Amino acid sequence: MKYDTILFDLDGTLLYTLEDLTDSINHTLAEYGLPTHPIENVRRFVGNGLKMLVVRALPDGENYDKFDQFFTDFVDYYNNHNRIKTKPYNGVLETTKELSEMGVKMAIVTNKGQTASNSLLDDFFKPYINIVIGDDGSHKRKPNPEPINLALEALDIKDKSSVLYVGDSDVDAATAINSGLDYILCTYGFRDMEDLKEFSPVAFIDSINKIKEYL
Ligand SMILES: O=C(O)COP(=O)(O)O
Repeated sequence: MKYDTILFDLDGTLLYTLEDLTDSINHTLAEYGLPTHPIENVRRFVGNGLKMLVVRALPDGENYDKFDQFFTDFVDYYNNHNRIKTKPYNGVLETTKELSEMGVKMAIVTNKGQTASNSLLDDFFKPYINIVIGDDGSHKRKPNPEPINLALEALDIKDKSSVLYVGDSDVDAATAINSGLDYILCTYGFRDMEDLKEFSPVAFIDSINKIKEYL
């Protein structure tokens, strides 16, 4: 096996989270009397963490005078409503189980907040994946390599040439490139092929179970 370790992105790669994210941001916007967004807009707001989602969703972005309270309210609401419509993409549960049985080491590296990431890990991925590095405010977010390095430390991996990163977005491709990792891009996630075509991953895959062909 060329790759015996896989780092996965979460939103748009393992989990379809878009509807709960859309409902949560729209709920908070409505509470503040601000215009809501169609799901297709929110799809493009996701990728650089929850704070950036809020910046992109607010009419005045980070200049909104109630930004901090809005952000806190949105995160609180999302932490309590992140598993209503969220579900794994087809084949994800079978594939992570199979990879674990093959001895592949795995972790999730996401720009989602750590609290929501922990509960989604518990609900969907344990015992096959046990490590999630989310955004807890203590390190930089993807595309910075910091969260990748934390995941590799947690897995006790020193040789990056045996590590494959799997994501769905331009942020993920940049993360892998910045971290010196080979990567695969999933085309069923939150971006269009148009956004991804400038990148040269090991492969573009339209179903997660195809990862096994590239190990
Ligand atoms: O919360 C986000 O913006 C994206 O999360 P992801 O890193 O799992 O795609």
